[in-house]
Amino acid sequence: MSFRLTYATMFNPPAEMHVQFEDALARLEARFGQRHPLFVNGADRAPAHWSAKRTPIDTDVILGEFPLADAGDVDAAMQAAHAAYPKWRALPVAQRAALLRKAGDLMQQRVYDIAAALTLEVGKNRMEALGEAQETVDFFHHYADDFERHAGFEKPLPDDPIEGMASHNRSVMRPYGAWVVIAPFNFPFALAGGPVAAALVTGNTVVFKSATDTPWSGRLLAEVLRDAGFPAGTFNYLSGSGSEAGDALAKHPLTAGITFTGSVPVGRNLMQQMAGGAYPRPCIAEMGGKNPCIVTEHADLDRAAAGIARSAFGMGGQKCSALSRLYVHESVADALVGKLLQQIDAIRIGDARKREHWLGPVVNASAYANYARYVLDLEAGGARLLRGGKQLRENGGGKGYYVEPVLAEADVSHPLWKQEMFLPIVMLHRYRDRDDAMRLANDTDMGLTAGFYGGADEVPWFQDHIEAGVTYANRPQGATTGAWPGYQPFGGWKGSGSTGKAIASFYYLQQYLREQSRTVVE
Ligand SMILES: NC(=O)c1ccc[n+]([C@@H]2O[C@H](COP(=O)([O-])OP(=O)(O)OC[C@H]3O[C@@H](n4cnc5c(N)ncnc54)[C@H](O)[C@@H]3O)[C@@H](O)[C@H]2O)c1
Ligand SMILES: N[C@@H](CCC=O)C(=O)O
Repeated sequence: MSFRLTYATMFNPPAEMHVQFEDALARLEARFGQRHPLFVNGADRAPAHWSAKRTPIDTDVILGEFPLADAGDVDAAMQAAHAAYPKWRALPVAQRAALLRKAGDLMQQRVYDIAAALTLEVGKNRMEALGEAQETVDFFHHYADDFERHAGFEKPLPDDPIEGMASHNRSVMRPYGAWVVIAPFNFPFALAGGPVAAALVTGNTVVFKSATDTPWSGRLLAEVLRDAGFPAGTFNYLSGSGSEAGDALAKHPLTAGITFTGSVPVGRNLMQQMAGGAYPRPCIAEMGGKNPCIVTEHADLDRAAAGIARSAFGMGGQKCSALSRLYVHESVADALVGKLLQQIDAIRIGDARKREHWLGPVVNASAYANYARYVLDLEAGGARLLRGGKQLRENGGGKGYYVEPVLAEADVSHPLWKQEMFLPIVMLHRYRDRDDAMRLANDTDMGLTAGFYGGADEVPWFQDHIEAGVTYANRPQGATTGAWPGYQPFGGWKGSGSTGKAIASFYYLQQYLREQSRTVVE
């Protein structure tokens, strides 16, 4: 079987991938310092303000200058998307799907350059970066196929039972208009590309805003769509702050709907804004996680240790799916901790451009400062740090934001059990009673992903009781991370998601459409 890159297969890539990635890094490094404008109404647009973006790998290195869009740029992009909407929605489904596939193919050709940009701007290792770029290619193809397979979700309905008259009925799903996509820093290409593809194939036009830490991949997405031949105005790219550009997008009168991916407070605020105004507008909000894993006395501890380390510390814990709460049966806790410490000690931390480094930096100065604060909070709350706790920049560990992975045993009353830290920190509790472990695992306002290691006969208990949208049992590739379009639909329960429908699921695309019932009497 030939190699297919997913988050579940990325641990053993063919050598060729490394060569290609390193060539792409060299190509991007040759472009350091360039300006990368906005893309509005089919053309580049210079903003009033630019910002120099440094890499978290080495903060002496400036990647380039990127726009800080303001309310004027937001208005230009919204007007362009609104103007392009009638023609775009009128295109036959097959034409829109064909353009999506063309964009997916172009992205596939550029997958190494996109991945290199992701490594440079986020600080993720090469396989995480390649995975994200490939995942986005798959989103474009997946949504094109899905929309076509369902024939745009049109459904003929029975004629009304009226004698002497033919009254024909039909249900038709129609787009909303100019759709806004707001992406987070941690998967800036996939969580932009996925919703953009969904909005476009269903006939909406798009204004997309990247996070200020990750503008380069957003610009590369715009270049893919431009080169694929999307008509002017159907896709517009902005980069700018949440408080200015993001807020202006949410308040703009032409905003017909939003897909937001990011933190709980920002997402909830956006949902409220979208529910207010002249009338409620749809808001798909994919938000944070505080993801648990339960390990019972029947678990395969080698599998568990591998999956836990990958999900707690991969990408520095900066995944919504990252594992942050670990509940282990007391009879196997010492053995599991021993294996976990071995996993942690084997992690190589450093310059994410280098093949040997599995763990790169955290994304910025504020995440770096949060790490120090959480370590102090853990210690102040009586937690026992079994490993980690040091910031490495201060300790001769390079000019990036490098930190050690933390495994901390803490009393269940510690406040950090309830707070998303978004850092490589996992907290551990030893339990005696399985149902007690489940109660603790569910004792959170979030419900994104959850993991389990135990006997096969215990798996249904876990699946039936856990309050999470994405579950994994006995998976060494990742206890709570690593969903892939077409394999694992990805969406959160409770405070982790606003819709109960997962990304790339059977129910996803309908959310970008509103139903029109059509009755015609002959
Ligand atoms: N559920 C998921 O699928 C998923 C996936 C990835 C990340 N996340 C979550 O995202 C968070 C990390 O990403 P982040 O730090 O970039 O999140 P964030 O909430 O700080 O920012 C996300 C996006 O919202 C924008 N924004 C900020 N304030 C805004 C406002 N007032 N109005 C409009 N837009 C605004 C930001 O500029 C950014 O583009 C974590 O909580 C993580 O769990 C969730
Ligand atoms: N889809 C990714 C997480 C994305 C959120 O940050 C995973 O499943 O690990």
